[in-house]
Amino acid sequence: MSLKPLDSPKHLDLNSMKELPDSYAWSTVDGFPSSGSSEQVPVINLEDPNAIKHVGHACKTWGVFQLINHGIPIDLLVNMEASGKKLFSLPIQQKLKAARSPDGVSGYGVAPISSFFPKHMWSEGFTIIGSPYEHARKLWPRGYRNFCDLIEEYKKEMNKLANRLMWLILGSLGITKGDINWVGPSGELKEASPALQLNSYPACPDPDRAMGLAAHTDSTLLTILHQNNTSGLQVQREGFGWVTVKPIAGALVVNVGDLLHILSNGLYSSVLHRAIVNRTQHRLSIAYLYGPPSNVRISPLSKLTDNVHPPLYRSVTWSEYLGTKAKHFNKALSLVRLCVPMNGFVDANDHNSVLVG
Ligand SMILES: O=C(O)CCC(=O)C(=O)O
Ligand SMILES: [Fe+2]
Repeated sequence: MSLKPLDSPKHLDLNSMKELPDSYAWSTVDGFPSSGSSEQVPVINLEDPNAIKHVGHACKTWGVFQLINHGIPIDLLVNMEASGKKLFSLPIQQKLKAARSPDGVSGYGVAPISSFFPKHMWSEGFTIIGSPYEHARKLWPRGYRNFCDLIEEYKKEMNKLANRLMWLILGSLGITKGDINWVGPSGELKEASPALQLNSYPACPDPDRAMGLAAHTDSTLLTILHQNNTSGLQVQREGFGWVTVKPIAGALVVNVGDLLHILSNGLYSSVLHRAIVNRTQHRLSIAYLYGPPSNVRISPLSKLTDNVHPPLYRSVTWSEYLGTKAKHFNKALSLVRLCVPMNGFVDANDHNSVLVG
């Protein structure tokens, strides 16, 4: 069931607001006001010979890690950040020309999960699936080409990294190429049309009562996120509460999504995360959402199941899962679950305290 906002998003220009409107004031934000726990999300060096071990441990215990020496050119990250800034600093009327259509997913708009909450989020987003051309030319009728080229370059580099990370993660579970049926001719994992999500969180006059992006897990295999140097991303760690992912220059944040949770039969948990806002600084993040080809059925890998560890989830395609998520949000993972394991393991994604997953 979804909760419709009391009033539909009005596309207010958040950048110019001096006070927090009531429709943006969250009265019961779990853990607010708070600076987050002092725990640190693991930082992994991709060039470390023991990276596979560290990645496996981080996926098991946290479901998220920061990655350094990842091979993505720093210039590319800098240029993407600059382009994102340029996009969100356009006048609101210009951005609305590239608005997401009511039944579409690409384009400018509020966070798609907004409809599940009675209050608005202090953020705006731009979603790119496939080519950004159609929306970019509405934003910049004459200057869209550079943006489109940059996006293509970014997607290409991110795809290479996501593929490398997937094999590292699968390797840490003892999975090899023969165990996966969506492997291309040169050993690469085939992927569906990737999605890029640009998020902008303007400085907020009342940050302790506002929410940038409400708690959710990603419906991906994994997500690779670039954040600018303003903190705001928080992840939930069992026993520690909300932990801030402190920006490290040039590092990327990698998080386990629901499909990897299913594939690993729950060994690696998708991490619950959210974005908070602050009084003085604008924050920007760019999420690369990586998933399998849309027709591939994802289910617990047979190597990871036996009589004692039965498959916990039924098979789903990415598009089926997105459909379930769009209807049921935080309950989606439970809805594809087959059985409750005998050891009493509780699905890490049954977050009763949150409305979205
Ligand atoms: O802005 C962030 O750090 C989080 C963004 C995010 O979770 C998402 O786009 O799915
Ligand atoms: Fe996310």
